[in-house]
Amino acid sequence: MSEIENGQGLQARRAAITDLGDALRLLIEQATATEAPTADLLRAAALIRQAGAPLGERARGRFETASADDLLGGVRLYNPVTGGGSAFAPPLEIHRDGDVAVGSCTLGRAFEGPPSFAHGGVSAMLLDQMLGYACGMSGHPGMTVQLDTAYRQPVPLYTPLRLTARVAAVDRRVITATGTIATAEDPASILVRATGTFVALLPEQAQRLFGPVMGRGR
Ligand SMILES: CCCCCCCCCC(=O)SCCNC(=O)CCNC(=O)[C@H](O)C(C)(C)COP(=O)(O)OP(=O)(O)OC[C@H]1O[C@@H](n2cnc3c(N)ncnc32)[C@H](O)[C@@H]1OP(=O)(O)O
Repeated sequence: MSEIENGQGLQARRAAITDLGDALRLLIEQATATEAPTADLLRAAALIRQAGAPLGERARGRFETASADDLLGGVRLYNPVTGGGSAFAPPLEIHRDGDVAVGSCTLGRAFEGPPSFAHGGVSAMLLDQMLGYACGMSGHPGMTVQLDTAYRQPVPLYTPLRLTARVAAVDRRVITATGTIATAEDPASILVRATGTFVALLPEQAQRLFGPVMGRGR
């Protein structure tokens, strides 16, 4: 019997994945902000390679989903924006408030573009996720075909952020969604705005793109 065939095992694995994610995010912050002596950098690199070795002993292939994920239930622990297990994710937390998706996160040094501010690509990544979530939440899931971002003011690092997204229009397969980034302290001052166009997949497109992952088209 696999380690997670009962619900308790699954919860324990998800908690462990998030714990590992927290440790990795701390490591990335420390490694990005460090001014430690060069010898300490080399020592840390050797220790980190050693620590990571057991993780590589059993690894998924490209079309294998994580055993702790639930794709249809929307659990994606390694999503690079929201996943608690992703070293790369801030992670962004999103919840529903009526017909608006509301997100929160704080960006550390690893997301820096202009000194002390977030990289523009990171803002676009956060907004793509927010808009995609709003589409799914409204019952119109789709893939991004266009994302337009307007950078009005730089997004500060180490500052709690508030993001919003909502669906503005649905025209057959084409969904338009809009979103914003502001600081939590001053949510009325919009730093970045985005408009995204999403397209609902036709069944044959879903099969072509995701059949191998869903185990129906290898
Ligand atoms: C709760 C879950 C939260 C999940 C959040 C996830 C957020 C992240 C989302 C992503 O990042 S998705 C990854 C990035 N996106 C992609 O990789 C998509 C790549 N694009 C494709 O694979 C194809 O474009 C796609 C399969 C989606 C659609 O192919 P089609 O050949 O069906 O598109 P087509 O060009 O025929 O356009 C279909 C409709 O969209 C319209 N369209 C396409 N591009 C457009 C555009 N740029 N602006 C406006 N409309 C557009 C097009 O006019 C047409 O409208 P009509 O049906 O009314 O005729």
